[in-house]
Amino acid sequence: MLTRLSLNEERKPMSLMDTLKRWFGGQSAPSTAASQPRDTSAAPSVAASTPATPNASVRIHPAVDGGLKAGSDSFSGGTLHCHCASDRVEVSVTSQCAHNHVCGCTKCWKPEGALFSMVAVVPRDSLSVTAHEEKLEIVDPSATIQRHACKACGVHMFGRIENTDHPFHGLDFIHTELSDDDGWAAPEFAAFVSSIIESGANPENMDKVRGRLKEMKLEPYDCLSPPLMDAIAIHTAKAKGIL
Ligand SMILES: N[C@@H](CCC(=O)N[C@@H](CS)C(=O)NCC(=O)O)C(=O)O
Ligand SMILES: [Zn+2]
Repeated sequence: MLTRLSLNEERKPMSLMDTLKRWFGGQSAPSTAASQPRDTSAAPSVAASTPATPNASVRIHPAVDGGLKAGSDSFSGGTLHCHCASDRVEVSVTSQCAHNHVCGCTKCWKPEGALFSMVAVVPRDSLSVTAHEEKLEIVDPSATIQRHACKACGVHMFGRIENTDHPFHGLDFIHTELSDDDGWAAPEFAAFVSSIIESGANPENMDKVRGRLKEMKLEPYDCLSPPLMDAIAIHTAKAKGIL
């Protein structure tokens, strides 16, 4: 039987700081982007007429619908702008992002017509507002993630967690599509997929939506990805004195 003790003996749990160091300590996350070579040697033999992307008509988000664009290992940040025609809010980030993903929740900012938002994290101290900070307001001050949005165009420029006990305190949330810079890490998974129904998506189309996400190698989850869920659980277990 696999006991907690034997689990502890076999594999020392990684602390959240270890996890963050791994994310931001110069070791880049494995790339799941479209440019990754694919091993087709063991591909099952299927009829030639079976389309590889039967759900290609489902639109997820403009930044991924044309195929995932691989990030660059040497990329170290860029600038984000809101959608205003003038006096644009500018946010500067001096780090590559991690855990980029598409999110189906109702809270994250989505471009017009998109089913999903695209969200990544960066270390809080790598992010600063470099122009027109006066245009920012917090969308919902009672939310866990304080989303700083442009009052004029509504775009969310960054999200910040102020609760120092939260597992993700120290990380800011950004939408890399707001940047013209090339090299941001590509999305790796899809979070809160079922939540798109809360924004009005037809529940009958969920198989096609999940099918499309899988075709794009964006594994669909109804919460977060396993590494992030593990990081949250490790943080909680430590706070309770269990780990
Ligand atoms: N089903 C809910 C899920 C909302 C949710 O839990 N969103 C996640 C992913 S962004 C979160 O961490 N929210 C914290 C917050 O919005 O402050 C919705 O769609 O509104
Ligand atoms: Zn979200």
